[in-house]
Amino acid sequence: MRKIVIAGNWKMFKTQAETQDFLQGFLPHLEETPPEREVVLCPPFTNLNVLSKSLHGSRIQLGAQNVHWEENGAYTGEISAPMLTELSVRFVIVGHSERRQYFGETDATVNLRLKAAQKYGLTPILCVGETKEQRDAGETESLITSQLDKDLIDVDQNSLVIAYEPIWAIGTGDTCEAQEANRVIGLIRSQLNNPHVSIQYGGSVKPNNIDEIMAQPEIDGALVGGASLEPASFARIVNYKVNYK
Ligand SMILES: O=C[C@H](O)COP(=O)(O)O
Repeated sequence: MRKIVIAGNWKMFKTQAETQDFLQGFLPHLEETPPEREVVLCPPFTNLNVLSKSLHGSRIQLGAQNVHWEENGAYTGEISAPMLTELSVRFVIVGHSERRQYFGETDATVNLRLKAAQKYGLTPILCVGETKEQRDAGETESLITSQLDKDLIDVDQNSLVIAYEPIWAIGTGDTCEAQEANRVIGLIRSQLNNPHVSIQYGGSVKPNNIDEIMAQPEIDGALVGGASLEPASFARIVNYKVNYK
């Protein structure tokens, strides 16, 4: 069964105090959220502990923004899967384009991170997507095929979420047309060997476009950056309306 997964990626935003303020504003809205929708928050590592305690017993799942492939070791600045599971983290974003662009993430290291996450029971959210230049050159399909081929070697597709995030749509307000996102996500699905993998769309998802995005048959959720930082806007996203049009 494909699950609906709406995840907020807070990137490098929010102190612990700001996180508590967010929860006060956001949690009451979850009473309206249909139970089948999985709601995930992926804060900076420094907020996982406080969220793990505050969200105990809540329906919000915790996610991290990265994970190292070793269990421990001399890897300054990295965090391992057992460190995350100890804090009740269930999901982890892997291969976000910002990691690939700014921190030297490659398909080979993405693959290692995916396997390490799964080994410890974390569900990875694998991000794939093309740049504007690649799209304009007609390379969207080949790029995504190549990412999937390399990233998913020996990865268990029974415990996996994929996020299609066209890089040109991230943080730009320039959302990919919902029908086009649906087309590319259909293409991603056709390359998987498990029909139950949930595939999200990410890239300038906002309260004013979530209904149309979620009305698309191939799209199983959203990976939300900027609009997940504000309680009312993330609440409107997780409470998207199904009777779009
Ligand atoms: O992980 C989230 C994506 O990078 C989307 O970010 P955005 O919603 O701010 O465009």
